[in-house]
Formats: sequence, C-alpha cells, structure tokens
Amino acid sequence: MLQSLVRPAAQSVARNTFSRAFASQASTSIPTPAPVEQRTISPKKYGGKYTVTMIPGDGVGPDLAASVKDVFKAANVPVEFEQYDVSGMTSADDKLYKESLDSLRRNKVGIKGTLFTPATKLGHTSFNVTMRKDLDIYASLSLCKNIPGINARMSNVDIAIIRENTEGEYSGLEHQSYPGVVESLKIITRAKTERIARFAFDFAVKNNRKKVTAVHKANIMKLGDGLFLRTCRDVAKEYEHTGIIFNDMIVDNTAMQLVSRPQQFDVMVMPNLYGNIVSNVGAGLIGGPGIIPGCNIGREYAMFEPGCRHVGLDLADQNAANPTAMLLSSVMMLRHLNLDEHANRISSAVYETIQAGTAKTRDIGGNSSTTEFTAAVISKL
Ligand SMILES: NC(=O)C1=CN([C@@H]2O[C@H](COP(=O)(O)OP(=O)(O)OC[C@H]3O[C@@H](n4cnc5c(N)ncnc54)[C@H](O)[C@@H]3O)[C@@H](O)[C@H]2O)C=CC1
Ligand SMILES: O=C(O)CCC(=O)C(=O)O
Repeated sequence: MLQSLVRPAAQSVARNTFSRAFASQASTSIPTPAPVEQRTISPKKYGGKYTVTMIPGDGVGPDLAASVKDVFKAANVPVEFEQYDVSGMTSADDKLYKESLDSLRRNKVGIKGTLFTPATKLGHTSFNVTMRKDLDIYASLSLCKNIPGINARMSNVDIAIIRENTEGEYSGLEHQSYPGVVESLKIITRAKTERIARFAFDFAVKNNRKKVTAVHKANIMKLGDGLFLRTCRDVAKEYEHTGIIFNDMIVDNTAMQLVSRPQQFDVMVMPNLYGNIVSNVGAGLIGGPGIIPGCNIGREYAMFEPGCRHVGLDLADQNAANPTAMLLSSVMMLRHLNLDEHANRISSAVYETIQAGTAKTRDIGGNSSTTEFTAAVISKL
C-alpha cells in the first residue's frame, strides 16, 4: 500500500523531457538545466498562454523577477504572470500569502524568489517552508554546475542536489519542556524517504547520470537518519539493473569531500537541512548563490526558484544582484511547460552573455547592474 502511494509521483519524473534537455545540452555543450515534469500536473492555459503564479519575494527578489519578466517579454514567451508581492518582512502579509497559495493551486505552476523569515521567537513561521509543505512540493532540485566564463574555486563540478523538502529538521515541531530546555523534532518517515530516493534515481536514469550518493548522519541519529539510509539502500536495490552506482556518505565527511574533491559527486540525495547546507557549499564552489537554478516538485504542483535560496537583503533595491539563477530556474519552468524552444533561446542567451563577459554582475567579478545584464541577455535572444 505504501509503495503504491509513493510510486506514482516518483515515476512521473521519468519523462522524456529529461532526455530531451540532456540531448540539447550535449549538442550545444551549454550546461542547460534539466527540466522536471510531473504527469499529474496540468498547468492552466487560456487563449494559448499559460498562467503562472509569480512571487518575487524579499531582498533581491523583485529585481530578479523583473529580469525574468523583461526577458520573457522580449522572447515573446506565451506566459502570463499572476503576481503576488508577498513579503516575509511583516506578519501582516498572512492574507496575501494565502491568496498566493490559492493562485498556485489554480495555476499548478509558480516561480518565486525567497521570502524573508525573522529569526525571533515572535516572528511568523517561514512562508517558504509552509508553502512547500502546503503544496507537498517534496523534491527540491538544485543544479550546481560550473558555468563557462565564471571563475570558480573548483572546475568540472556538475552536481544535482536533491533534497527532501517537507520534513526532517524543518518539521517546525519545537517546545520548551522545561525553562532552558528545548526539544526540537526532526521527522523522518519511510514513505517520504522512499519517494525522494525514487525521485533521485529516476532523475539519474533520465539524465544519464552515473551515481547517487545518500548523505546522512546515521552513525549518531541511528533511528532517524538510520531509517533514511536504510530506505535509500532498499530503493537502490530496485535500480540495480540500471547500472547506477549507489553509495552513502556521512554529512560531515561530505562537507570536507565537497570542498576538496567535488568532482566525485553526481546526484546527491539527503534530508532537508543537509540539503540546504550542501547547496550552499555547492554555490561557494562554483561562484555563488546568484547562479544556481532550482525547483520544487510534487505530484500536483511545481515551483521554480533559485536553487540556493538567499534573500539578499543587503542588495535589495540596488539593481546589483545576479539574475542568472532566477533566469535559469525560469528556463526549467519553460521546459516543464513544454516550451522548449523558448527555453533553449533564453538559456543560450544567458550562457552566451556570461561567456562573452560583456555584462558581469559584481558577484562574478564585474560591475554591471541587474538591468544591464538583463539587457545583454535580451540582445542575444
Ligand atoms: N534569511 C531568511 O529569511 C532565509 C534564509 N534562507 C536560507 O538561509 C541561508 C542564508 O540566506 P540569507 O541569510 O538570506 O543569505 P544572504 O541574503 O545574506 O545572502 C548571502 C550573500 O549572497 C549574496 N547574494 C544572494 N543572492 C544574490 C544574487 N542573486 N546575486 C548576487 N549576490 C547574491 C547576498 O548579497 C549576500 O551577500 C540560505 O541557505 C537560505 O536558503 C532561506 C529562506 C529565508
Ligand atoms: O524560509 C526560511 O526562512 C528558511 C528556509 C530555508 O532555509 C530554505 O528554504 O532552505
């Protein structure tokens, strides 16, 4: 019964579109992000145009969203955005947050920046996390790959970081059992581990990847991470016939291995918080949070957002952020909508702009503004 509950979502990742994107990547030698698609998702299309919910987010979010809108307009992309300017800077946006969720439920597909969450006891709970749980968009995918033209600490990095998005350390279940004593629950379930492990293997199969590494701390969290590891091992057995290698690694060693020999990693699968940390290390390896695209996928909904979810309050309203991660996330979204031609045009324009080096934002060693970079991309469409 459990199997049949979790299987359809995992299988639905196994779509031809993965192979399609991989083929286009091979032929152009441009690192095009792999698309993700769910069989059960039927995006809303009216009059030949898709309606997509857009939540720009806080910090650099509005500048990044503007870049996507400008590029889509210039490329005549048949997408209309239903925009919700929700902010996490205030709890007063609870109602707007709920409206944005209703819009996502209608449209099935969304694109977002990061919403700020206050780190105080009285602050509201995270809109980002709540949204992933409410929509059960359980699989987070961050693509950490060198981009030609960007000087990075490490070369030949190409890692797909797959992270469980709805439980683990982000359960939000905390209480003070005695003054000065807090218990914070990390939830691991077999059902949710099975579906994320299958997502990882299906992704590996469809993208011609060779290895899946499960990241854990089962030597200490013997029950929780132990269950995660055992379940990944069980799922790996089902994929033995594919020839994909499975291994596992303790999270602390993983951190060291990532900064010393990241080329050993291919597809990585892990619980929630480890995924956040690993994607941040990955960003540091290849050039920062401004260039890693990502998405969150469930059985019914798909939400696209930069793979390393930074708010960037320090760059807010400065027209200085790098929109690459957001633009490449929008490219993943276009593939998801089967708009491959538009996706290819935009991703080629982004990579060509970076490689030409004529418009580079500050984070990757240039002086260009967000709008100058965007204009350069548009000129290459
Ligand atoms: N603080 C929050 O409310 C939230 C934090 N997080 C998580 O916490 C971690 C840290 O996030 P933050 O504190 O928000 O980091 P942050 O906003 O301080 O960003 C770190 C640095 O990266 C730079 N940066 C971010 N996006 C950029 C872009 N597109 N172009 C150029 N530079 C950029 C920022 O300017 C900053 O110097 C991340 O892993 C994130 O996933 C996630 C959601 C909300
Ligand atoms: O939403 C937040 O404030 C934190 C969420 C987070 O760490 C993440 O999205 O990875």
